[in-house]
Amino acid sequence: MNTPRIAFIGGGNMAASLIGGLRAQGVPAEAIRASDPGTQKRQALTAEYGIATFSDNAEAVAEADMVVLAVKPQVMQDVCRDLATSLQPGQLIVSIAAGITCASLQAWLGEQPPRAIVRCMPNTPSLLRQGVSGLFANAQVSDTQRQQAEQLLSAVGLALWLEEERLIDAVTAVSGSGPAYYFLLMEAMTAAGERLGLPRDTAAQLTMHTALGAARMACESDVNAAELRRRVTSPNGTTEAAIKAFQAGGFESLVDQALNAAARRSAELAEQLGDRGC
Ligand SMILES: NC(=O)C1=CN([C@@H]2O[C@H](COP(=O)(O)OP(=O)(O)OC[C@H]3O[C@@H](n4cnc5c(N)ncnc54)[C@H](O)[C@@H]3O)[C@@H](O)[C@H]2O)C=CC1
Ligand SMILES: O=C(O)[C@@H]1CCC=N1
Repeated sequence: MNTPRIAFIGGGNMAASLIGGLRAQGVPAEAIRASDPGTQKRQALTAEYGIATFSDNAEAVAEADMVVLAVKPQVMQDVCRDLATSLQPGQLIVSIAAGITCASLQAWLGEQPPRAIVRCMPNTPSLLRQGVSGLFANAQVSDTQRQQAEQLLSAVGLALWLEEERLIDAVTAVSGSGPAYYFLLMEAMTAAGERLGLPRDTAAQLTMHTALGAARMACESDVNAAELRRRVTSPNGTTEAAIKAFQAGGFESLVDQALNAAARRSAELAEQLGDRGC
């Protein structure tokens, strides 16, 4: 596969992590461009990754094979409407925005021609190339374009294809928002450790390294999380006492409610943002 020429619209955190990942994988700087209204953002991207940057989105997309829409959902409609006349028919559109459907993107980019669109939901560990993302391709996306989109997201972590676009809401609930749930648990464990008498910093280090070790075990072991948990849990021991307390407090049902709330909100955002002016 030839190296596709990639234009990023929006050069913020997620775009920078993707650009960093691509460069680390050996994608040449000449194959990547980015546009952003922020002068400092543009200068930082050029200094760090050696790529050409633009204040004008239309200039960035000229000659690109893939256009990555990496602006906030709230400005996506205006960005797409402004870009519509500058895009070429064969370009792949990749959106990483939360709550923006392929149908909204197609409508904002003009009904004709039908656009090849990949909608993705990455997450913030992409900044460390430890991300995971769900990807959905519409019917216009060719096999080569699928590979190109997968190469983009694989540069910052694991990329998993979805058969149905509606599952992006579930991906958002599990992994898009997911880092925040683990941070919340870390905050609570650190505070509880402190209340048990540990110095705050010690409690924080113990919590973070336990999370890291547990995550690595879950990823690298050939048994599932339930079995790994069983192996830590001695009969009538300390872990069993803690897990009984979690379960008595409705832990599983609470997680279920939380993820349902996130998925519902993702679907609501798609409706609200999609409705605006369409
Ligand atoms: N932060 C997160 O956890 C996740 C974010 N996302 C999505 O990634 C997208 C980008 O998010 P971040 O990188 O976190 O935001 P960010 O605020 O760091 O980056 C957005 C960039 O877009 C630029 N921008 C604003 N108006 C523009 C315009 N008209 N043309 C070109 N650039 C423009 C801004 O100057 C900014 O640099 C969002 O749509 C978000 O939903 C997806 C998954 C996870
Ligand atoms: O909270 C949000 O809406 C975005 C989407 C996934 C992570 N952050």
